[in-house]
Amino acid sequence: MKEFIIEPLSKQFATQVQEKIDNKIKPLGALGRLEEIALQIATIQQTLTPALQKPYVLVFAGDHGIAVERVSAYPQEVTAQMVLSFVRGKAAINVFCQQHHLNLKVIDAGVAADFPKDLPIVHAKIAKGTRNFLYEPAMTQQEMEQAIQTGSELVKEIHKEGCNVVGFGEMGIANTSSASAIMSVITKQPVEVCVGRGTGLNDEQYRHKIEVLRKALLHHQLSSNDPFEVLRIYGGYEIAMMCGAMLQAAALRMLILVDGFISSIAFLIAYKSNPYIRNYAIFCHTSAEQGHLKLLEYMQARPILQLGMRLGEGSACAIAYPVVESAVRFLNEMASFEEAGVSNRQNIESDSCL
Ligand SMILES: Cc1cc2ncn([C@H]3O[C@H](COP(=O)(O)O)[C@@H](O)[C@H]3O)c2cc1C
Ligand SMILES: O=C(O)c1cccnc1
Repeated sequence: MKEFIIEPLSKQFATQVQEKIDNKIKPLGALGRLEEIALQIATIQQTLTPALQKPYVLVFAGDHGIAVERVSAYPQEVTAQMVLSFVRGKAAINVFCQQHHLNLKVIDAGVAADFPKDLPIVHAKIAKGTRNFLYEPAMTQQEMEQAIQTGSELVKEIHKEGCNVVGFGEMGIANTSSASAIMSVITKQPVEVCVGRGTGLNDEQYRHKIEVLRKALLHHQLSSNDPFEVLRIYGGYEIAMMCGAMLQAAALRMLILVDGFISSIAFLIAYKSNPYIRNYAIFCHTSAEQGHLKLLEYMQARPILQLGMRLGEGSACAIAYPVVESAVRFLNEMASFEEAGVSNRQNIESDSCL
């Protein structure tokens, strides 16, 4: 299994960045979360003048054996059809990436269809969909390791191109089932807390999804000790590849933008294997998918946006990107009190209070 070395961030350097933030012409702390984001990015990059370079959104696509159990409102073919839509530039993630000038790469991690060789995606298919985890492990150890390795190689490539910020999205019918099962085992929460309606199940379908997942959890009787074993049993190729890519991004001191429920599950596995990765991540939104809020709380994550979105594809990474950009901009471009000749004295009348 590939080892990733992720460095903790320097507290000493963070103090210097905080000083720079506090000297900007504004009341102390007045830029709220933007200040925390600026502090995080500057500390990751170890510079008082950080920059976001060649931003990418990576969308990992894969199919799931569990889809035959009717746990999604949509058929499996939609995964491949959406990959083609990404290539045509007409899906939600295309629109938002174009809006904010983000580079987009679509990766076939394990879609259950044959794509033409010249289709402009990354052809990294591990297999045509995972196995049905209601009866058997979703993937073999070798498949999982190959997915993690491929994700890592991909991030090394974009890093070589000069990228230092990367958003993680996915496409895979039934992958909220996979994510819910993983969450239940790792966070030790009852499955019904971790399961949502995904693409839009009705009440009866939703009850059925919970029942299928309950049976699958009973079948494997897994303890939560090894996050990669949980990934192997219940995961998807796109989730495993995303996890490897996230770990590599942190190892290269890149900024990680986490999307919704499924992206956060890939991150959870990475985090459980190496807690330092937490310092390199920004959580872009709280998905409306039930389970996501509890998962974020479990990782003590405070996302940027809350728009009632439940799409995936990396859509929230693209939408939150300008907020992240504003954080970097104020740190670089705002004047300090000294530069602007603004008084930095606060009216604290200590005499009269005492
Ligand atoms: C047209 C369409 C576009 C999507 N884009 C993302 N997803 C999202 O929905 C799927 C997960 O939900 P479930 O587990 O219920 O299948 C994933 O593919 C996810 O990325 C989509 C789903 C559909 C139908
Ligand atoms: O939050 C997500 O990532 C999500 C939610 C529902 C369906 N697909 C993805």
